[in-house]
Amino acid sequence: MTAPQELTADPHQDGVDAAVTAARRVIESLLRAGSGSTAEMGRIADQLNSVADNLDEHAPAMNQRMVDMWAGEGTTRHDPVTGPENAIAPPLQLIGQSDGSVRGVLTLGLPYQGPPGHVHGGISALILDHTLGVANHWAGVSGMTAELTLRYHRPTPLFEPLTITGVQTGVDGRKIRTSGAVTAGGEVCVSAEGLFIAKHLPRPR
Ligand SMILES: CCCCCCCC/C=C\CCCCCCCC(=O)SCCNC(=O)CCNC(=O)[C@H](O)C(C)(C)COP(=O)(O)OP(=O)(O)OC[C@H]1O[C@@H](n2cnc3c(N)ncnc32)[C@H](O)[C@@H]1OP(=O)(O)O
Repeated sequence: MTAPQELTADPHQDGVDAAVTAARRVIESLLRAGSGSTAEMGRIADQLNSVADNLDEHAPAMNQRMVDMWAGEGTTRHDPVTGPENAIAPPLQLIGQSDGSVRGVLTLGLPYQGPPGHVHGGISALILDHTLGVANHWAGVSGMTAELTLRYHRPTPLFEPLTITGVQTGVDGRKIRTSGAVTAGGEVCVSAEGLFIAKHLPRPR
């Protein structure tokens, strides 16, 4: 039996990961502030633009960045679900379990809101698509999403721990079937069934 394993890049306390953590806080704070805020938004916009100018000025060329981010440890650092270098990632940390499934727990805040106080359905779809992809990796046969069927059973709450699970259920030639769920307080909020096709795009080099 395989021991549980972390399937997500560990966030560092410094470097770009620390800046990304700060950026996530900015996104959340802007939503919290809204148009009724007494903060000087014009000045805040100038400050944020100067931060972005500084980052762009020091960034490698895009083609070089595309090579780096798909090489070595880079692979799991930039995706929009688990990536510690991606400010739009919640981020979710996934653990491969001994029973072959993958599992993670996260709490979503205002940036991921759809209906009032609840998670946007497209965000649940994003998280489940990625989790099913990681479940395939953990199971040893992975591919690209061909179909993703979601069932939204009940509204998914913001501000509460959500358990995200995924497991590969079958492989038939190049067709891979995978299922998963988002649960809150032990109740299934969203369930997913995915068909993946064993195919991998070449990594930029
Ligand atoms: C500390 C670190 C530790 C490390 C751990 C790392 C873990 C993490 C690692 C990695 C995690 C990554 C997680 C990613 C998750 C996200 C995944 C995505 O978002 S993928 C992007 C979205 N999907 C696309 O863009 C696909 C676009 N579509 C295509 O490219 C093609 O249509 C494709 C590949 C789906 C199929 O095309 P064809 O040409 O390769 O194959 P054909 O010949 O058409 O089909 C093969 C068989 O599949 C069936 N098929 C194909 N599509 C189907 C469909 N939609 N429905 C039903 N059957 C379908 C066909 O009927 C055929 O079946 P018959 O062999 O004849 O029986």
